[in-house]
Amino acid sequence: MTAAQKMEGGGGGRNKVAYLGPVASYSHQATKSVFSPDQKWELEPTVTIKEVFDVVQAGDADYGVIPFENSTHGTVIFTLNGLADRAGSYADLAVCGEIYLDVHHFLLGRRCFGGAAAGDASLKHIERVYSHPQAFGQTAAFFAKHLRGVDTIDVTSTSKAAELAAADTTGKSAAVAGEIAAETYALDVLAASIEDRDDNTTRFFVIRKGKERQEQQESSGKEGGDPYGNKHKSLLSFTVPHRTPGALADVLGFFKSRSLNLTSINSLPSLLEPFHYLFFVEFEGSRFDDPEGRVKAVFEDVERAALRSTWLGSWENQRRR
Ligand SMILES: O=C(O)C(=O)Cc1ccccc1
Repeated sequence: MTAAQKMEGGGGGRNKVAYLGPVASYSHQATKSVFSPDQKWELEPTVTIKEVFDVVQAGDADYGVIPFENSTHGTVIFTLNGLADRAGSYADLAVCGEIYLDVHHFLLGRRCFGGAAAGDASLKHIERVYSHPQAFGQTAAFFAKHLRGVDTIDVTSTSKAAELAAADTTGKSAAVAGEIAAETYALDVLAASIEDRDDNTTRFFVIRKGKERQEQQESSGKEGGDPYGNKHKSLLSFTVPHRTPGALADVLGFFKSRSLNLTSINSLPSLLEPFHYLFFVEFEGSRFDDPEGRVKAVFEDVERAALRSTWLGSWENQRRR
């Protein structure tokens, strides 16, 4: 069984899953890999990542799929901002799953008539390229070599970028997007696999409403999960006293003393005061599967030392290596 089939529906009828659209985005591909659209799952595209949070919090979708981090370009700030929840709008949301997607970028547009043969298209006619900022960050070397001086325009998703490139009948616009978007938006592939690194991978989070509910996930057996036995991960956000030397080191020390391995650490401006930070720590362990009480204990440690701390979810580890 894949992680895919394990998300629970909310009873009879089709269950909705929100993702960053329009169709053929990487988020769409990641979502389809877990929630195959059929009688059970109805996939709902949103215009922004923030809207995925809004729709799930409002109860208009059972799950949401959001890109969290990329192995080449790092954390997706729009998602981190949603998880930071500074306005207290998403208090009920929890991360309940993760999806890894190999990401290969394509330059899509209209082939220049009289240009080179397919697979080695001339790019001389391209005046602007649309994409998601993450995709630009993952293809910087290609741009430096082949598209120097061309305008790059940030849009909400790579599939939106393909839609915009297709709408330009002059053929002077292109998009960085997935191969599937070429077919969906009837564009030519001007260059294939333009990512800076061929191990380019994006990790998506699955979010849902209901912090106290444990997702019915079984061990993935051979197919998924960490072969070293690190079956779960959890995410916590916190702020520490700004002027206390070692306050952050103290919090990180709690994880060390409970033998809980950290898997990611991020920070954002807290917006409480300038240069004051909100930290995100992700570690191996689950609040729902905690036979030795180490996860419970570390939450209590952090709660005592932090000004504010929020548990953001526990889910099954899908990393295979
Ligand atoms: O824009 C998309 O297609 C997304 O789903 C966001 C994204 C962008 C680049 C790499 C991975 C995910």
